[in-house]
This record gives sequence, structure tokens and C-alpha cells, in this order.
Amino acid sequence: MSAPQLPIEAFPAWALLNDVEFKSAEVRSIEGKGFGLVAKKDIPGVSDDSSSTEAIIRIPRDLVLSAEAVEAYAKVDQHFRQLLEVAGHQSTRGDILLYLLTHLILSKRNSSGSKGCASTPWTEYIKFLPRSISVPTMWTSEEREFLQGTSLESSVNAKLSVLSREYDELSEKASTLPFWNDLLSESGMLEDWILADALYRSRCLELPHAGLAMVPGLDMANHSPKYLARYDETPEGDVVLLPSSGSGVSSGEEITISYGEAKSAAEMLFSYGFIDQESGVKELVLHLDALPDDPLGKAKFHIYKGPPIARLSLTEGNFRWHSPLLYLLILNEEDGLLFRVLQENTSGARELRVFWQDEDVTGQTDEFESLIQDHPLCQIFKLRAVSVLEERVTAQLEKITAEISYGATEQSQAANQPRVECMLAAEKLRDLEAQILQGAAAALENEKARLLLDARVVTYLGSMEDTQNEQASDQASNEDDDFS
Ligand SMILES: C[S@@+](CC[C@H](N)C(=O)[O-])C[C@H]1O[C@@H](n2cnc3c(N)ncnc32)[C@H](O)[C@@H]1O
Repeated sequence: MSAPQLPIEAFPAWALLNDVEFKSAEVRSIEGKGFGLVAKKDIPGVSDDSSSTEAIIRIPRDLVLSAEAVEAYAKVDQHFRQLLEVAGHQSTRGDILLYLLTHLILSKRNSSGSKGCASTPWTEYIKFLPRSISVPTMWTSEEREFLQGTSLESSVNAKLSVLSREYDELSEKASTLPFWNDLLSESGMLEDWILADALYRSRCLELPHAGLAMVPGLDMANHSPKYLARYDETPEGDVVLLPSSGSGVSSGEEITISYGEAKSAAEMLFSYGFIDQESGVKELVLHLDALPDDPLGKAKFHIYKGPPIARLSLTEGNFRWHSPLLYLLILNEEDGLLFRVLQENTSGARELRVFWQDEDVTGQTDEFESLIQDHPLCQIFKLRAVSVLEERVTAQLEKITAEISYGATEQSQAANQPRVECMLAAEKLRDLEAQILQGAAAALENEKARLLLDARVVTYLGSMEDTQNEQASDQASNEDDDFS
């Protein structure tokens, strides 16, 4: 059974009952975006004295779903307290997800008349939230195939594996609690966990004091790069939505906020389920593997604690890349990179450590770009990094430009058919990423050509060639000897 929903017409009553002030905005349906906030009168812009700027909406502190609110709920509900004790306290996200899951379950059980956990304003509020969110973790497996060749192909599959593992761990930990054991064994619970994650990802924001949080009412605001409002916390901890510029908002206009100005198309689709047409951010993340036949590959991935990625960006035609890991991946033992397993004197535990030019750099594995700076072969190392990245970019470009068959058609709104909107979102991502990869391939080719002209690289490659020629002639004369 899926959790029941309330019509949005019931929202003003919920807001009134819970002291949420909607002074100059209301929730309305917005074409192609679900619900959104719309100005119900002209809203003046920010005045010079910002303390006199009137809030568009105000949400009392008690309704904000933050780490603090989860703890407070655990104090009033013993079932939730037990769940939090066995499976919570690992991250704010994890605790908020437990709260959302509890409230999704609660909203179903209340409607079927049985007892559950203590009700809160979120028990009703959660019924206004969508049950299907356009983030790719909620796409069907056929719809996810549209992402083939994009940077989201592997990330979405990896995220789904993590969600499934998280749910198994939760069920395992809660199996000692009869109340939760019964509930979590019901069918459809993994889907509710995936829904809770999608709700959190697409609606959570960072407040200056409360930290990561979900704010009912404010989370009805849609995103625009030309946003008209911003949120803040008052000294009392209430959350307010304020006009963000001097020009204010006209009556009937949609009141948008910014979900982050530097997010790439893939990040927007992954977290919010749409790609912002107007965004100028052209960025792409590529996952990196160990180089083929690198005997140190496993050790490098073990010791490197950052994400195994290369970040590519195109800004006004200028290409940049950033990948601390890549500089570690291209170094070898002959260059002066060494791994050692050391034993801790006190605990006896064994620990892997990495050395560069005999210096222990275990704590600096993301600093190899600067660690190699003074090395005589620095330009050679850079050439290796650029060549490896160019190969990775070319391989991705081949994948992304390969034909994929779209099962969706204009009539595909029929049950179980892949949805056209998923196909269109994936196509948009594919086009944007192909553009970035093409720009990257051309720029890396130029960077490689420039490095190949560097005097130190020319000397080094020349000396390598001489050595190879000598070895070849030695081998040839040995072979002559053999035949004589
Ligand atoms: C914080 S909620 C905003 C309220 C939401 N529209 C609703 O109906 O509940 C974020 C979600 O709104 C939608 N959204 C926000 N801004 C959008 C935009 N510019 N274009 C399309 N969808 C948008 C996306 O589905 C996103 O996951």
C-alpha cells in the first residue's frame, strides 16, 4: 500500500493550524514543475535597512526537520527512539531518512486505522509531497537505460546498490525490535526507503544554524538561476523566505530560489530530477580506474581517500580539468613512489603508507600535483596525466555517441512504458556531456602537443629513444653471435 496523499487545497488549513505564515505567497500548480510558490500580491524588494524587509513566508522553528528535530522526536516516541538507537546517529541524512520513513509508514497506518508512532505536523505534511519524483533512482530499469554512456550511468546504479544495502542493514539492525521487525518485513518498504531518499535529496537545504534540514512550505519553492528569493533563519530559529533583490516580485509571479549556482546538469538531474535549461555550468565528472597492468594500482586506490574522479569543465570556451588522483595514478616505483606496510608499535596494527622520494606522504595523497612540481621529470608526469585523461575522454565520447534505442514513444504514457520525460532529460544530458567531452578532447590534444614541444620532454624522450636503440642493437649483435 502506498502512503495516501492530500489535495493541495488542504494545504492552507495545514499551514494555519501549524502557525506557518504565508503572508505574500501561495502554493500553486506550475506547468512542468509540480507545485511552486506564487506571489499573491506585489512584494517590495529588499530595502536598505534589511531588518525591515518583510518575510514572504515564515516557518516556525519547531517544524524544521533537522538533526535536532529528529532527536526531539526520539524523546517523545519510544518506538522511534529504539529505532534511532539501533540504526541511527551515523549522519544527519540517515537520521532524517529514518524520520521520513517512520512518517511515511505512519501516514499509511493512520489511514488504515491501526496504531503507530506519535503524530507530528509532518504526519500530515508528508501527504502533500509527491510520491513519484523524477530523480533517476525512481526511474524504472528501462528508463535508466536512457542514461547509457552518460556520467550518470554508473552513479545511479551505484546509488541504487547503496540504497538497497542501507535498507538491508536497517532491517537487520531493527530485527531485534518486534515493532519494527514486523513493519520492515512488509512489502514495498525498500521502495519507501528509495522514496524517502529522493524526497530528502530533492528537498533538503542547508540552513546557517540548523544545518541540513527540510523545511515544510519552503520546500515548495522551485529553482531558477534567475531566482527572486532566498531563505534565512531568524535569531529565534524560524525560517523565512525573503525577496533577494531590490526589484521585488510582482503579484502572480513565481517565487523561485537557487538550488546552487555551480551544479552540473548531471548533479541537477541526479538530485532534483530536472536539467536547468538556462544554466551556464558545463561540468562533467569521469570515474577513474587503475591503469592497466599497474602493479601499484590496488595500493593507490586503497591509500587515496578522495573520490576516484576527474572533473572536467568548459567555461566560456576554456577547458579545465581537476583530478588529484590522476597524478598519483601515473607515478611508478621507478619515479620514486613506494608503498610500505608498517606496524604500529603500540597497537600492533598494520598500516599501508606511501612514500614519494623517500618522504612519507600518506597524509598528502591528494597533493601529488604540487609534490611533483620540483621533480626534474615534472613535465613528463604532466604529459602522462594528460595522455591518460585524453584516452579516458575519448573512450567516454565513444560510449556517449553510440546509438541507443529509445523504447519510449509519444504514446508511451501507457502503463509500464518508459516515460517520455525521462527520455528527454537523458537526451539533454547526453547532448550537454557530449559537447563537454568534445571540447575536452580537443583541449587535451593541444595540451599534449604543447607538452611534447617542451625542451625537457624533448630531451627526455630523445634519451629514452637512444637507450631503446642501444638495447635493440645489443640484442641484434647477440642474435648475430647466436647464429655464428
Ligand atoms: C524542493 S521541490 C519544489 C516543489 C516541487 N515542485 C513540488 O511539487 O513539490 C524540488 C522539485 O521541484 C521540481 N523543480 C524545481 N525547480 C524546477 C525547475 N526549474 N524545472 C522543473 N522542475 C523543477 C523538481 O521536481 C524538483 O525535484
